[in-house]
Amino acid sequence: MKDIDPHAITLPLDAIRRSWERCAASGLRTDEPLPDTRNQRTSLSDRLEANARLVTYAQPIMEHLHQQIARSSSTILLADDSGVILRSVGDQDFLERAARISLKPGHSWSEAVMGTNAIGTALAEQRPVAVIGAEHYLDRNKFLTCIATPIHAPTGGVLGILDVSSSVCMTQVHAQALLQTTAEIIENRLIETVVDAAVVIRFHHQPEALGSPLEGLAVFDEAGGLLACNRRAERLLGIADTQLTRPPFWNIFETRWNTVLDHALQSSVRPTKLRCHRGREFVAHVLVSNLQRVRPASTKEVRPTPRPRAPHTLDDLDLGDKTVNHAVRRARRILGLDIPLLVQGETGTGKEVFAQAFHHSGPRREGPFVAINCAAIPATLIEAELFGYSAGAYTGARGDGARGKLREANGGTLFLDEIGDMPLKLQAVLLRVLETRRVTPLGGGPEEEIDLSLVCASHRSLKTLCENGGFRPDLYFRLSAMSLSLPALRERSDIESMARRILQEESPNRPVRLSASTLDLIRRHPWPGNIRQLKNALRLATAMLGPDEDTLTPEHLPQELLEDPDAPAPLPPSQSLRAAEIRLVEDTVSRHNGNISAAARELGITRTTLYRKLRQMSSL
Ligand SMILES: Nc1ncnc2c1ncn2[C@@H]1O[C@H](COP(=O)(O)OP(=O)(O)OP(=O)(O)O)[C@@H](O)[C@H]1O
Repeated sequence: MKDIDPHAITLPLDAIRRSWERCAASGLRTDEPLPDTRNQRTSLSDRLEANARLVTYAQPIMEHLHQQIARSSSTILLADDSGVILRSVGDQDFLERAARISLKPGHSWSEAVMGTNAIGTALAEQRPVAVIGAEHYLDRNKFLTCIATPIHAPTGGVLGILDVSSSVCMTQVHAQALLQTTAEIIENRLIETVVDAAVVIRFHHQPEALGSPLEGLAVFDEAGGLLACNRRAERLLGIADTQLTRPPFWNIFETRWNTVLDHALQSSVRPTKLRCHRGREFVAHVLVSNLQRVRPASTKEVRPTPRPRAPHTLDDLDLGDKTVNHAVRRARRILGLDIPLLVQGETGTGKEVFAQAFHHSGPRREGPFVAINCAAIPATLIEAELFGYSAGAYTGARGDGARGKLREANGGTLFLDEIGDMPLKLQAVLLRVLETRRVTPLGGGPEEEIDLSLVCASHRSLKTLCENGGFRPDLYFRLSAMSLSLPALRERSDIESMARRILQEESPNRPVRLSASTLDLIRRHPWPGNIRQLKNALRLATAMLGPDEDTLTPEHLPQELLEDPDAPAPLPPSQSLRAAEIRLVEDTVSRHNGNISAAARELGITRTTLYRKLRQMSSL
């Protein structure tokens, strides 16, 4: 952003005038003293908890925005729906100056407290605003230039405010566009992760807009009911007020729901075409985010839901690597016994695939396989997800209650992914369930006996977490009776067989070969995203093959594999690898302009993992 003369900027002056009138009417003086700040820390922690999802998704994106603005006298602020600042990201010198006027977490910047200001006025007006210098109502704030924009909740209404404040002038048009895009990225993240989301559809009439902030985003439940969509989707589809009308998929699109599902289950990376009833045609990426939930919408079209094309039994996983072979043999010994299985390993090493294979190899294979990712669900919701709740058990609960994953998995296998992220309080409850094998839904209701096989996974060492107080030792001992560690892909001796297996699974009707130099590159790459990243790279490479080609050569591979062909192989998990990973993550996120979904897709890791990596990197 370049400094320019603020007088040259067109401002929503009517909004400023209305705001001053509101302040004057409420009796606020322009020389009002700073409000009393006692007790604000405790109320901040309550507010952070109440807005956990918003804060979790906004924080890394705010950091990225700050890097883009890259100036020494600004701060990015996130406020809740009453104007209380939840988070700030900025430069130390400006943060200190801002703190002197209470422009910091825990303090309210509603109009009633701070007079006309970007956060409070954006809330009052429910739209983006800029408040520059003397337009601030309070004298002490007149050195500030602030722009703010509302962040909308997936279900409608304003969830919070994103603000850029600076002590110097900003190019309004540029900064506002950047801020607006950032708010939309946060809104999209919140939409993608709404409770009950089973199918996520991104669409645009131009394929190149997919993965960019311009795309329409719509999220459906397993039966095709619309749960939420972004404002761009409403505009592209030409429908308004989707939050009120919630039209089902078939009222919006001509394309059949089951056709879309089938396509997604067969190839979630290949875009498909969608035609809406108004005649417009779109290119779409359809992602089935919760396989367990997806069922065909109409009984006429019923077909067995295709299973993910991962290996099905433990034997299928053994491709010749010694560590994997050892893990498979140990897991086989506890099939059908009342002993939980703990699978540890870096992201993308196949922990969930291992859990599925364990399930399909054991006596409960005809029962359900139910997965829950403890890192992807806000701490406050995990308990309800696991235990279910009776009707009206808590605010926001669905009217008819929910069975909860523990009871859904009865007779089958429950897979608790990222168990290290489970809140301590809930760990105690889980331990009790494991001991009594009984579940009571939140809000009361009859206690139910459960019979299931439990598999837990974590990319973090639970032992270290125990030592640091983040995990209960008694639960750890209970879960780790059978603990396995899956090797990183770079450490596996069967990487070649793995690549061939993936190619065969990805392209069953068209044999694809690997040239010697391609294999060499694959063996030498560090694969921070492990099997997931290899799979994505091979998918992309296969898509690059010409119609007459059947052999993957280096030129088909993604750029990142070609970048360091002389690196010694295999790389040790050392500082250099860490540095390479950080560089790769930063470059990819920045190449995608902060679009976390697109960056995660390219890196071959989940969004949750990418956020985790960004958080870790920001604390280095
Ligand atoms: N043995 C295998 N053969 C073929 N594909 C595999 C195998 N193991 C894993 N994959 C593929 O690699 C990807 C990542 O696997 P999975 O989700 O099981 O990893 P994870 O360790 O649970 O990852 P995260 O820690 O990020 O949750 C998936 O697309 C999966 O299908």
